[in-house]
Amino acid sequence: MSTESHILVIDDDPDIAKAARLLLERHGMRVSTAADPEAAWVLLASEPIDVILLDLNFARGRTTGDESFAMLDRLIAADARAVVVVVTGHSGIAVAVRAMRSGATDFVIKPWNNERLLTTVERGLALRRARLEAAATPPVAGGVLLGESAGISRARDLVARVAPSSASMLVHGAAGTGKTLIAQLIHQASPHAHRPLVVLDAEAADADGIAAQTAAAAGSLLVIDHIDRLPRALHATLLHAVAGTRTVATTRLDRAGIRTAIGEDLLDRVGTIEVALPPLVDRAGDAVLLARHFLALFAYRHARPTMALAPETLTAIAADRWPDNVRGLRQAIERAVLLGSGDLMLSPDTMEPTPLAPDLSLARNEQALITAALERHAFNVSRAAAQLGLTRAALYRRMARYGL
Ligand SMILES: Nc1ncnc2c1ncn2[C@@H]1O[C@H](COP(=O)(O)OP(=O)(O)OP(=O)(O)O)[C@@H](O)[C@H]1O
Repeated sequence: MSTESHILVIDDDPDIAKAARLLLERHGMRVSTAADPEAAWVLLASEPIDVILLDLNFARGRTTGDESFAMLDRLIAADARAVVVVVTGHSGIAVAVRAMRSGATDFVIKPWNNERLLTTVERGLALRRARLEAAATPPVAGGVLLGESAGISRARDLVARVAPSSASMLVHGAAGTGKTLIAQLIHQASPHAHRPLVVLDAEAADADGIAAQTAAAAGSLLVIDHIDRLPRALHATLLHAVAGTRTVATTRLDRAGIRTAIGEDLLDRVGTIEVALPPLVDRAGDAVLLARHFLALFAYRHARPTMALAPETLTAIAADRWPDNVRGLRQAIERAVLLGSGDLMLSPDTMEPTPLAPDLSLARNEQALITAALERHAFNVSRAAAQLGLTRAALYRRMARYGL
């Protein structure tokens, strides 16, 4: 890890910063230095940083060190996985303890012993790696975009082609059509999947929130949720802040609506590639397929017996306009599983296994096969593995790979 590790030293004393840089560079690390918080934020916004060395006395002349603590708070607010090692003078043990309570991971006392500083930074790097790995653990359920209609196939294809690049993407679709899910899938398939996904709620955003979230998204992906709801006064702030950051913006508006809402400049910046999610009513066949999936999922989650959709229920699902789209269908199925009655009739399981769509892609067929087996067995992994001729461990590995 040492060769790729990037350390940021925040210290207003150029001699101290230089001494740290020379020592750490000699040990194969990349080191950037910043003399004040502003310079540090510029670096944090443009480059992924693994460990931050923060001098607690850098507001020299101000005895309280409040500016340093404010910086520490903002660093941790911007990235809960940030590893911050504080550097303090001999008399600063009490200050170091306060910093640890505020979220610093370790401390070093000046004048430092080189070996001690090196060990502390290496320990910080190991902690950072562990935190990132924990964040990258795939979810056990959810995270899969189901549907065989043309609109969903197009969306899936765009995500597969564009997510690995650095292009910014704009996801359109009415409420509950799967925009948030698409944003998560783009992140999972992107080169930044090992870093946390950062979300900015445009409606609630202010200038500080924009700065903090953009800094947190450095080297990762910033999801700008409902970008059309960003207050007009903040359009220029956001445009400026996201320069150099990859974004995935979501909106319920169509292209004409979003152009009016956020203006050409911002649209040009966030809309390099557009993914349009059609309403569920326009996805022929998908409502029934999704209903079967949610039925198996909720039966498993709420420990209810496996049920099937009664024939008249299938007809009703296919004919419904689903104004709340996939979210509405998901909630209707969950209610039916929990209450055993309601709008949707369920009957004891007589369901045939979901037929597989003809598809020459090995991975997609494997994913479809695994999804079908899991649904068939209400997410009972042992039984699904037995049907597939896999060990449980092999099935778990594949489930993780496909986000099932
Ligand atoms: N194609 C799909 N396959 C499986 N689950 C889906 C699909 N589309 C949406 N969902 C699920 O439906 C629910 C609603 O989707 P999501 O939250 O992504 O909608 P949204 O478009 O972001 O809505 P909003 O505009 O309200 O923010 C989520 O639980 C999501 O996982």
